[in-house]
Amino acid sequence: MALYTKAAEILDKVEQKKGAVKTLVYDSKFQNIKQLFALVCETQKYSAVLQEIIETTRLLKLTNLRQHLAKVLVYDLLIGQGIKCGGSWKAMMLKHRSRLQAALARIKVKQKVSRNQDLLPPNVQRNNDVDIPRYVRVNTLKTTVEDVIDYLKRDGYSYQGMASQLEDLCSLSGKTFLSDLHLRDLLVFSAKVDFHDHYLYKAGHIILQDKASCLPAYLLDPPVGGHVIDACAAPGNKTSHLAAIMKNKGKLFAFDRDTKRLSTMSTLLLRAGVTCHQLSNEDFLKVDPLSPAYKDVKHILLDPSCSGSGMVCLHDGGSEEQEQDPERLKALAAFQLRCLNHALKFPKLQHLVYSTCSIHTQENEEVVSVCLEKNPDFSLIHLLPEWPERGRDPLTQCLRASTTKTFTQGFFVAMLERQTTRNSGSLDEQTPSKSEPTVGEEEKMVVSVEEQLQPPAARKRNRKKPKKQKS
Ligand SMILES: C[S@@+](CC[C@H](N)C(=O)[O-])C[C@H]1O[C@@H](n2cnc3c(N)ncnc32)[C@H](O)[C@@H]1O
Repeated sequence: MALYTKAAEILDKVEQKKGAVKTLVYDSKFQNIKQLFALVCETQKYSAVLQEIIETTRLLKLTNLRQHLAKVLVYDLLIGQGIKCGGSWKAMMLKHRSRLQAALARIKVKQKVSRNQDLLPPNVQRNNDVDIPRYVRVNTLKTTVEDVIDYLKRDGYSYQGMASQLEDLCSLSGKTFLSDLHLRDLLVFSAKVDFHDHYLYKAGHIILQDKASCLPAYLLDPPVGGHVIDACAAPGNKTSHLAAIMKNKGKLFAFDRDTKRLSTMSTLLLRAGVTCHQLSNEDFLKVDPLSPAYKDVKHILLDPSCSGSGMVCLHDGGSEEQEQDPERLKALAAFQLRCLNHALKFPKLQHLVYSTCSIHTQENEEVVSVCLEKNPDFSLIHLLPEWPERGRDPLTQCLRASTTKTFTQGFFVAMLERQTTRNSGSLDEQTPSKSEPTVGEEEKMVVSVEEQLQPPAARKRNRKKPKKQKS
């Protein structure tokens, strides 16, 4: 009962723009966060279909249910697990089941969807009928890829080797799985596989992380024993990935200003066997780059709060044209730019990865472009030449990811490198960065950046970019 009420409450708040799904779910204090998150996301995904069913059957009138509660119940009854809890609601929904099923069948016929197939929500572009595969990152702090593959084979899964092309990733069905073609520690399954109750997940041997979200740590690739900052770290999937790459050696400073998210993160890191980290409940913008504690930090991962517009479960189709509050976007871009400028002030910094799960140029290429203008000591590294989706012109050194081209969530990654050759002195003599603009200046820059994206100086700098390429 509580599950459905909570889910309906969250959908209502999302509609009223009171917060993002993830935050609202985390803040709900519901005991089974994953179950709640899945139900909210799925109901959102099928929202238009559910709405049509509710309207054509006049369910609200017949039952006195409120809109969002009706959607959640209809979702679980017709598309989800079947209503498992819910007492009197269950009885009521079962009373209307045949009417609801008939409405669903009519929509399917209208959409020409075969009875055996899942119903494609009309407002969701799903990779020309392909779901995003389920990605599983092997936590090499606790196990090896080979051991996980062996375990899964014994558990009835069938390993098909390494994918040879991207399309292989969405050709999986049942219990078949592949190794990813880009990331060695990543296994790929059909979208229908769920590992939340699997032993390997509960024991921290595998991390359920979308492929695109694995890119930042993989590309930053900090050395074993290095000093690294994860600036906006919670809930910590990228932190645990960084720790795995660093083999738990060195220092991993992780900041987040949200206490609750940080405490979730602490549990997740414990389960993942991460020990090289130091968690701080701190605003990254207030961390002193000149503090002796960070004097050896050469790598920073910056994955700041963003609009989340790339997360397909939160949006219908991920189209840039979809409605987005321009004031919110502007504020987010200004915040992201401040974080980026701040991060570049760490005196020994060599490499920084900036990422968002946003599809908006304003939070991605524009932030990076304006930052590079202000910080001429840094330039972009051309990432993964074989990656099919690039940053918007002219920032094609960066990566984008999407459901349609890379079969992942929508994502953006840029990697900045300090240009050592341009300065005569050693890194120790370099000043962190140019004078930082005020918040007001940044906001102005973000607003006007469309016109000045890729000014001549930046163009020149990009041509001179180091040849370093990740592969
Ligand atoms: C996109 S999430 C990070 C996800 C994380 N990197 C991961 O992979 O699990 C952004 C995080 O930034 C945190 N945040 C926002 N503003 C911050 C600030 N000024 N300083 C530190 N953390 C901040 C938010 O609380 C949120 O947890």
